[in-house]
Amino acid sequence: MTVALEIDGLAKVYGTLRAVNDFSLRVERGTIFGLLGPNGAGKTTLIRMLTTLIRPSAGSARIEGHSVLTSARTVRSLIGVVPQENNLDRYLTCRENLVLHARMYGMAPTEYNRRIDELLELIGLTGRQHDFPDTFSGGMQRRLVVARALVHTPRVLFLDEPTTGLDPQSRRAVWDYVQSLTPQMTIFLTTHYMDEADALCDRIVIMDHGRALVDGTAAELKERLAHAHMYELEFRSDGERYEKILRELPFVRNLQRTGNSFRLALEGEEFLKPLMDRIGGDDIRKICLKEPSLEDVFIELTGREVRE
Ligand SMILES: Nc1ncnc2c1ncn2[C@@H]1O[C@H](COP(=O)(O)OP(=O)(O)OP(=O)(O)O)[C@@H](O)[C@H]1O
Repeated sequence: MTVALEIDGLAKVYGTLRAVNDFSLRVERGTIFGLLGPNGAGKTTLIRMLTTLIRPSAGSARIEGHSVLTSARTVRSLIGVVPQENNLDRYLTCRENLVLHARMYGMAPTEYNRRIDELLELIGLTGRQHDFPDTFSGGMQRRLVVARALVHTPRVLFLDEPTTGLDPQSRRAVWDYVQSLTPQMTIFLTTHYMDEADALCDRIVIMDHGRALVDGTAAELKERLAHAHMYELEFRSDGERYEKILRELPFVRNLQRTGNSFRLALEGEEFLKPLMDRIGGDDIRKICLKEPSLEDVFIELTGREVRE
């Protein structure tokens, strides 16, 4: 495997908190890698260390063979970063935002003008290039932030929650675009959307409390739960009452509720009868066996309590 990213025992400590704790990883060149984890798991801290914004407390990381500790300048020239927030300069036009970025990377106008024309075409903003970002929709701003990270043709692109807050059409447009960047580029992305990780990523790590919990393709992670007996259960009414009943049953796990519908795992097939005996059949609209989803794996590993 040709490695784009090598991380060895990376850690970041804030006081007594280990935000990232002994994290090691190899990411193959030309692939899309996805990092998942609940709020506060340490994803942004890890990205900040890899993009040379903060110094690790321990461990090492190399990007395309260059150390983030001793060759930070080289690393910065090799990477593109799309942060969580759309941090565009609102006093510059769409094109000027891209030009400013090109100049910061020391590119000459002969080099960057053509590149910017290509990128504007690719993200469908050629006709709006002289407008200010404040007049753009969220999806257009997001596309511009991604294009800006690509002006200097990075080898590795970091995307921190690239589609948060976008409508389904814009999300899919970003997915198509990200996919079109490989295999020339390696993509490292974080997301809270399981369908996004499932659709886009060649490989996924789920992290929590600063550590990697599992590592594999979406199919491999789901296979971990293949033994689990997942069911979808829908009641005609009284979702709240049934939630209480289901939570008290010792053989029910990973309960997720949406209105009167539930997803749950049973500890074994033999518990289906006791389940039906307890809830009775009158109010049930639907019950069916479910293939485990990536979200089920995520909840199984990281628990269901809401994080700060
Ligand atoms: N500068 C800092 N000083 C102190 N603690 C910090 C600092 N930055 C992050 N933390 C803590 O480190 C932990 C990891 O935070 P981080 O932002 O990396 O999580 P995350 O996985 O990116 O979360 P989210 O999904 O909400 O973006 C959290 O407990 C956070 O409060």
